[in-house]
Amino acid sequence: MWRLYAAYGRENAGNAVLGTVMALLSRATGLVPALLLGLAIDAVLLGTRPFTLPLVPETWIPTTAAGQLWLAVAILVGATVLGAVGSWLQNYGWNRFAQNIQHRLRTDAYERLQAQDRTFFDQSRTGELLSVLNNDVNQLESFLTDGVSSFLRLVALVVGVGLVMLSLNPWLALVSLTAVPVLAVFTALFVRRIQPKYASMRASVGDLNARLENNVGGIEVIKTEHAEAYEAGRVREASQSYYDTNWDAIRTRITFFPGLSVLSGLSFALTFAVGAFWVLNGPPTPFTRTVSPGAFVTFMLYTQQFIWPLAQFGQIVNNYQRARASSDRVYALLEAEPSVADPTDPVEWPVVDGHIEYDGVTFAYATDEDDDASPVLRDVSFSVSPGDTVGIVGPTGSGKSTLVKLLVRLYDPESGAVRIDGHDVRDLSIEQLRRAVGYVAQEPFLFYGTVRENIAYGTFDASDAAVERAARRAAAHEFVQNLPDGYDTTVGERGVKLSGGQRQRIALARTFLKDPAILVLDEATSHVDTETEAIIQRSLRDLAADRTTIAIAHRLSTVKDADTILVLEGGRVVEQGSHDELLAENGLYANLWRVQAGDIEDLPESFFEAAIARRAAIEGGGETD
Ligand SMILES: Nc1ncnc2c1ncn2[C@@H]1O[C@H](COP(=O)(O)OP(=O)(O)OP(=O)(O)O)[C@@H](O)[C@H]1O
Repeated sequence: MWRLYAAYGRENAGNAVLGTVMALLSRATGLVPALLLGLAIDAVLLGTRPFTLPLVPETWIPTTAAGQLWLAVAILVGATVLGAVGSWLQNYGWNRFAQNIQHRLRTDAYERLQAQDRTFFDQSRTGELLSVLNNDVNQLESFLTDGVSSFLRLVALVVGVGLVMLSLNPWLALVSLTAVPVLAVFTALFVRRIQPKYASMRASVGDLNARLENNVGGIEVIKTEHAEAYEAGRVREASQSYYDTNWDAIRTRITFFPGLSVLSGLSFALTFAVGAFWVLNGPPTPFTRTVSPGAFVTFMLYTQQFIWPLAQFGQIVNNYQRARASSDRVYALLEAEPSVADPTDPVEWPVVDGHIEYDGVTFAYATDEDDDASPVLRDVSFSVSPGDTVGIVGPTGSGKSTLVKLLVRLYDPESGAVRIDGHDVRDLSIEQLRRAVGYVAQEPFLFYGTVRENIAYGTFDASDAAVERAARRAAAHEFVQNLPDGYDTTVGERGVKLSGGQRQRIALARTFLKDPAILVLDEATSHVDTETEAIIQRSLRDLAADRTTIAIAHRLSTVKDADTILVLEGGRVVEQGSHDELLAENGLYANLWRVQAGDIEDLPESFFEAAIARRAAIEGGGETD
């Protein structure tokens, strides 16, 4: 945790120094009233000693009792004002320091999160990640503003008060100060008990957040499946678990604080008893030093001044423990190394010809457990010449989307290589690679914002005319114009205010605008009606004409004219060729074609047997061959 503060606080250390110095100053001024009161009681009210003040020249001290009292009042007011200014500057320094760290830590943690690969996100829960970026980062800030500054004040107080008391009467001071080690031991016991409780509390907050986030995202399914009661139960369960872990920590905490107060009170009573005895009966043997009534009052005021804040020490330790639990989680995020990262020395790759080559590619998704997952792609090899269009077809779950995700490095292959223009994609800068490849995902994601912003996403400097041109080519312009505010209509979160087909056309327009060298379409028109599809296909054909294109399709007619069609089954390329060649081969493709043409009667029995076996394998999570 301190490493984190040191790394993020260095730049802004001036404010921390200001806060620290001012904390010491304001505490020092806090020592003045009790000392002054004791001196004034003895010198002015009881007249048992001359009126002298530390650090004040004797010539400044009036000779009359009234004058001395006025001087005392003036010093009291001066110390109070100085203390207030010091306290303001202390708060200013510490808050600036802490807010700055919070801001930079949050933005860094976010950037780190964003740099993670898809596998990280596949295996994380969104609510938990949000909880790290929000709650945990805030916890680290609040420990700095409340915890560290209180701790500094406390140290200044104990040291200052301790020194003055020791100089007044070391033995009586020791009686008061016995509280310090006792409280320290008591606090250490508290820390040992509370630490694991805070760790489980943070974990259950993460669980609860993840559940809530998931449910808000899936509200439509909850409603259509009439699962409100079920989900309310699951949220109740997660909230109950948070309640239980929190309550467990609270119980320890609320027992600890009164315990501290009792110890502090006992120490106060002990100092009072010994001090009063000393004043009344003179020094007990073997001590010789007397205690005047004024010094006794100073002692009692100081004891009170430091004993009660000492009881706050528990609160500081409490905050510290919470901040430590948070820092562990923030660290885990900051230190997570993405497996898909930029190469240290990316190859220069200025011209994109668009020659794509998959060479013996095998890939398996990571599993939560450490056991070996079965590969989703097995020894896949093919190549696409520059400017060609390759269609990829195959049964659901055969690995089509996975195949193209490797091209844009959402994942890296386990073995084999994916190359563009002869360069392994792992040797290219990720930015350059993703600028070169336009990828329209199966379920396009729209951001909360306007239609225009969503089309221009990634090509942020595009003119309105270019946005409109792209929308026309994606057959989106007409429906966008009919929206209440045209291109300035807000699409809702994830684009919920648009239909699936409309979202798909906005995503296509985004890619038309980007005008990439290589085009990857993952069932980019699956949500639109056949008429709209025909319009988009025409535009896509224009777009694909002069660039390498990979198009995944369930509707075979959309890839019928591709230069090559790859047929995937169980993660392997089982057939490859043009539409006519594949029909002539009379294999899986030919059968799929017959299905789509409605010629089910002509299909051989072996096709159905294989399809049923495939379904069983996919649904059972097993292998398909
Ligand atoms: N993120 C993931 N983590 C683990 N397994 C995954 C992940 N994504 C896909 N899979 C699995 O990988 C296999 C291939 O999935 P993929 O999406 O590539 O198939 P597809 O051929 O594109 O299917 P569809 O035609 O239904 O879109 C499936 O068995 C699927 O369950």
